[in-house]
Amino acid sequence: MSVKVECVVKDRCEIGEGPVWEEKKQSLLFVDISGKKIHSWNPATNQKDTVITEKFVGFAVPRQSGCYLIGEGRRFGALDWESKSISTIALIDEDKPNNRFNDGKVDPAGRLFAGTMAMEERPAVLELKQGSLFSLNKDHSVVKHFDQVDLSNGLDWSLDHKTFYYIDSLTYSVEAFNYDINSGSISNRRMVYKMEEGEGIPDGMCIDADDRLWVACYNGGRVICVDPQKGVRLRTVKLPVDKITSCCFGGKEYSDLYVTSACMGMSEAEMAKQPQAGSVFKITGLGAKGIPSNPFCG
Ligand SMILES: O=C(O)[C@H](O)[C@@H](O)[C@H](O)[C@H](O)CO
Ligand SMILES: [Zn+2]
Repeated sequence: MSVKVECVVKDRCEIGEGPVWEEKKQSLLFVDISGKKIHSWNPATNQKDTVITEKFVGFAVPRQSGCYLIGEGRRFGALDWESKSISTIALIDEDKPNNRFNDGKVDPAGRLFAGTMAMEERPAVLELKQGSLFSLNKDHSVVKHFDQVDLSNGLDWSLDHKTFYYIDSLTYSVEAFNYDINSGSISNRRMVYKMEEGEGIPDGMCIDADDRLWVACYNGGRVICVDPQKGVRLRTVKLPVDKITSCCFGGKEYSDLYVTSACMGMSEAEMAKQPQAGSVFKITGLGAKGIPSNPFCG
């Protein structure tokens, strides 16, 4: 089988992000951060349903109790899809009014991890060291794990739940921490992969069923597959647009890689050259598989 890249949701997302395969609905959930939208797209029917948010929305994930948990502006919010109403669960970064949530993901125990960053002037141009990494527990208590983050981004856990992988984009690297699944605490930060020439800025990422990381390369026009144990890149898959923001496995047996992209910050000339910028792509024939996403437990 050969690798095939298809544009499946031809949308001009400003910053398409945070794809999550929703098993129950057999749909792809993703956000447009600065477009202030949460989309749910069903590949079988090609129907897209959208919720509009008031502020920038960093992520949206399903909850065990039904509905969704979102990171909007500086709040964790509960979204009821039917009524499209959002209520506040917890506030973060209350001393940093210029901050907002960026990427978030649920750990294998059902806790939500998400990071913050300062508002960008232009893509990747922002006040540095303003972000932090937080988690939200079942009882809605918030833990701050560390601060001094430039641009909090991709995150995921190893299959044995003993390692947490994390990207602060402007370090141009993928880092790892020891992970204690019982307490949700992290320790022993170290670098596992340094981006190479042409790979751009590391953005969102996901783990596959072989414990490998698929990393979206912003301004790199590709996703790369990294072996985090060996610290090497195993594969590169090129896409027809430069601003690749995140990826997740979904579809039948989790063998399709869905990839989001952005068009914010592109000139008209660049847009004309990359008319699919901001779309969602599907990569098939990789021979790799993902794992189901975890719903938030609270
Ligand atoms: O998608 C994200 O995570 C950020 O919110 C974006 O603004 C860009 O990807 C970032 O500028 C690239 O580093
Ligand atoms: Zn991102």
